[in-house]
Amino acid sequence: MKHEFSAQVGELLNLMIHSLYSNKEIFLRELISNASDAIDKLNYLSLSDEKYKSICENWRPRIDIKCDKEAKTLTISDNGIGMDEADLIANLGTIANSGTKGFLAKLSGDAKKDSALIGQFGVGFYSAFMVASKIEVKSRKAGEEKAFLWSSDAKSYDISECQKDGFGTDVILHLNDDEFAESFRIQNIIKKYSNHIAYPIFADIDEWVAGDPNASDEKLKNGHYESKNTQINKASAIWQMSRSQLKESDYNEFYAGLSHDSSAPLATIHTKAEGTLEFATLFFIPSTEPFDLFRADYQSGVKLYVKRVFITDDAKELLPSYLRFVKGVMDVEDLPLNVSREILQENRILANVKEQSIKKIFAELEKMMKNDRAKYEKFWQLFGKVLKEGLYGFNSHKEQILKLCLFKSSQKEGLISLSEYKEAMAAGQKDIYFISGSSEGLLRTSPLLESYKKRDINVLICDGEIDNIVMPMAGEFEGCAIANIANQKAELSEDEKKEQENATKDAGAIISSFKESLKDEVKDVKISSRLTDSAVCLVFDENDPDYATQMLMRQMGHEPKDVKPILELNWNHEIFNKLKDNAILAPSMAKVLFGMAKIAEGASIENPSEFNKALEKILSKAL
Ligand SMILES: Nc1ncnc2c1ncn2[C@@H]1O[C@H](COP(=O)(O)OP(=O)(O)OP(=O)(O)O)[C@@H](O)[C@H]1O
Repeated sequence: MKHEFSAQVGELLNLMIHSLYSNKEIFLRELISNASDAIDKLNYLSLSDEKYKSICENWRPRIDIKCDKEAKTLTISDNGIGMDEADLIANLGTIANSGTKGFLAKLSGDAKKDSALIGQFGVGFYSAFMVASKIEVKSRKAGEEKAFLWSSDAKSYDISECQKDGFGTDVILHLNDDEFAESFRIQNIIKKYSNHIAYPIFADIDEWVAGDPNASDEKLKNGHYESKNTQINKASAIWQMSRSQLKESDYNEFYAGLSHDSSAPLATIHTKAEGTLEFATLFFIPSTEPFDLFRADYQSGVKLYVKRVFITDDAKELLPSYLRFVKGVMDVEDLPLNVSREILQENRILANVKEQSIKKIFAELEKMMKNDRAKYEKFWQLFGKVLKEGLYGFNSHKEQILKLCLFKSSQKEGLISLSEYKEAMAAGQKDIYFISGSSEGLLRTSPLLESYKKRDINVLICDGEIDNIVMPMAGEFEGCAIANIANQKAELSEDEKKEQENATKDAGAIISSFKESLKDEVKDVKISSRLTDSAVCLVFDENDPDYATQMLMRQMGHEPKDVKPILELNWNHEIFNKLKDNAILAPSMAKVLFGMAKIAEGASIENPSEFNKALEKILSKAL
């Protein structure tokens, strides 16, 4: 029966066929990876489900590749789980692959750029249309009698019943040119991309048989090529091998197969633990941002194996969500094969492996920070925002995460860590100070920074969206409180206190007038000792959210209740010197200065016409 592809598949196929793409060979990696996944699925069922135990008696999982030069075909066969008619429609008629969805989302319309993306994403089964004009998929689902043939010329597809011995899938590619019907070429591609697929991959390889001078047959005498069915790949679970057996290229090839990301990872973390808790983990930190990093339905990057049997690639609880950029494999010895969701969440062994994995990843990142700062800063640009999510709420790894955080700061160029901040702290400084908001420019010119500049104290500039949420929760780092300068009470010397008391007395009438004029808008009006250049600034009570946090709360649908700022006045400023003799202007000046302070914070003026009237009054007086 004839079927139409979903619109997305049509779009993708069009691109596959018409874009000139130089790295076409990755189609084989994708098809072999699908074959391996299909065997993984059956392997798991054969060990955990009675029904499949008998079906899989004497089953030897394998993948076979056949090149036929004459017919110009390449066939990839597996004896995995197979597909029935409904599976074929669902899996090969629409887009199942999450990576492919991400790929489509990133398409720019520029053929050159878009075809480079194919290499980055992989894009699964459909990539075979880069090399084939027609594809046939013969499949029989394990445990079923009927087999089906799916066939397509990339425009639409047909499904019909067919004959097939044994369960599994044959993918038959009718090639555009001879290149991929060459067994030698295919052998090289398999070695390059699929050496560490855990199941054996067999292909007919032409082997040279040396001549035998005593043979009577001319061919045997001179030597000749003989086709031999040979296992091409290592078929070893790479994570179970020892590090000394592996080269960087082995790891990188395995990573490319696992993640569909062709660029080398930033870091590879391979651990084999023996003793009371036996497990092997192999983690990678990518050098590109996964497309779904900030989507709630992101794909877990870690596959769980039990005793080398694949269990799931859909367990987000294997690592904390703030490490969701990590890709890799976790293989645990002492777990039952039929691990349920509950076991995943509550099992002590798994919790232990998780804990050790987190420590290993942190240790690797710390090492990178110390030994290769440029690389670490690249990591930070890519994944710093995600890692910082770990500062939210209660988290026993907060201190460790804080150690790995980098910040902009008011005094230093580039990024600094909290340890570097602490080392350079001014004499007598006890706390670590930060200011947060949405614009770096506004933060750097904030009046709140003035007194810190005067005292030569560095302040962390936190302009990331997430900073407004997590920085107030950061708590402390190695004994130093991490304090928001917008909530900070100024620390005053005895002389400064005296000066402030005097100024407060002197300013009594103006302060009352300001309070009256702004009675609905501010919590208090005070004399400030933190300002040098600006006339006024806004601060918040210690427990009140600042402007940036209020804005964020609104975005998340929570209206902050009864939060009003405190207006602080720089009594030494020229404006106040003049205002003393012009007290009649004080109510208007209060409105104007309060509005200006809000603008400096990146907040908006709620009543612009009132602000403008007050400004007009002052301007006309000034002329
Ligand atoms: N050889 C096969 N045997 C059984 N099912 C297969 C086979 N090849 C493909 N499929 C099915 O078709 C689906 C789509 O394959 P595709 O390569 O497009 O994406 P994917 O493999 O799901 O994605 P990813 O590569 O990100 O895991 C697979 O999820 C699988 O269910």
